[in-house]
Amino acid sequence: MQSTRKVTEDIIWVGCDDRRTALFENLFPIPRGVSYNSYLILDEKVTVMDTVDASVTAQYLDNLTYALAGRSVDYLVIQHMEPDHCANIEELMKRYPQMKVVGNAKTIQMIQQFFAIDTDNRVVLVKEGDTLSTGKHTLHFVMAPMVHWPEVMVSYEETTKILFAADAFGTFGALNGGLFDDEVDLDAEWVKDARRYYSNIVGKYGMQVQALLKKAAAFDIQMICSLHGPVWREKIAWVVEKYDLWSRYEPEDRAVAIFYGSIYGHTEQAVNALACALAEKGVKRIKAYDVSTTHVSELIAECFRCSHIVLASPTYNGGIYPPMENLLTDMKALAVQKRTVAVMDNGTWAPTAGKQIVKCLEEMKEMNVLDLKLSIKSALKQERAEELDAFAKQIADAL
Ligand SMILES: Cc1cc2nc3c(=O)[nH]c(=O)nc-3n(C[C@H](O)[C@H](O)[C@H](O)COP(=O)(O)O)c2cc1C
Repeated sequence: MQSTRKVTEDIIWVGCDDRRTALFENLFPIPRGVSYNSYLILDEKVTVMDTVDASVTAQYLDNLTYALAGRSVDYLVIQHMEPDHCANIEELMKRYPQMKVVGNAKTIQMIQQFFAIDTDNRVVLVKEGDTLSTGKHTLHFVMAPMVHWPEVMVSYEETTKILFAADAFGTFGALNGGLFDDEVDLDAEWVKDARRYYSNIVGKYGMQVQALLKKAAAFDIQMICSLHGPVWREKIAWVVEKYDLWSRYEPEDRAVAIFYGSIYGHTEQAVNALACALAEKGVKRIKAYDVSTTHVSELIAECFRCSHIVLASPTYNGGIYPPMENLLTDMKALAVQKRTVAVMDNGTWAPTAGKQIVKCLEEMKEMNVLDLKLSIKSALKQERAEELDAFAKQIADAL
């Protein structure tokens, strides 16, 4: 049985929801699932925009067959060669022998790497600025290298003013029937996942996202069809503004996020005291996260949201507590920058984690590390209340 939605009269969403995969990229928890979006353009020539993940092939083929209503496929446009979108290229090439694959030189090279299929005479090679007319519709191809992978391109359809955006503007989360942004509960469910998707999947490539945003600004865009998550039509300005902020590494909120590690609970106690002192100084909506129990992808998303970060870690075998070290590695890898950071450490005989955290922060761009550090010997004592207060004051003052 098919589960398809109409995007326009002759463009049909033939994508699939996946609620079985626990970890996207075998890495990121997706408790709300994920959608793999593929779109069918019915015209004189019939075009499929990308395919879906292998885990949902059976549903996909049902959807496509139904939406085609007996017609065949002329073009398969491949915007992104990551297997969660390209897994069904071979199947479609076999089913529709006259179908041509539309992609750039890198796309075709990757097809040959991933599959054992003969692409001779089955390829329409495109480059920046090329167009493909399918009858009423014309696709303009815009290269978007490293807006996740090097071969990525996006396609602007001029009649419907739809931007087919590859992974850009994608989010985690299954659609559950609600294809459009105005059919889902954006604030309650999608904003967090959109941020977590962006920061962890595309976060490293801010410069390339900026380049794509500049190119996209040349088009009158009425709808954005991403490869994951809802189709944007009501909230285009909202999502473009978020992408602009995130890709410039500017925080969304002037807010404090405290990331702490704690083996026995003493660092956590100090963090709780710090949170109270900050609140007493008027800081609102403080968030504290245990790095051992919060997935690092959520911590990264909070790094992208918040202007101010506190890192508090026990010393562990002369180093930083491993989950905190893991967070710092990810922060660097995903190019977290332009944040104000306060550092607290703990140790029973030689607390050195703080110094090592500062060293890691110095390897990131434009991190403003606050002067006052708080170093705890085993447990924070009452007699150091003033010191804690001064530590909190510098954060509140910097906010
Ligand atoms: C495996 C292990 C290694 C540790 N290594 C160090 C160390 O190198 N230097 C140090 O001062 N304390 C070290 N500690 C002690 C803790 O950092 C210290 O007890 C700290 O107060 C724990 O804070 P917590 O109560 O928040 O977990 C180590 C503890 C463990 C369990």
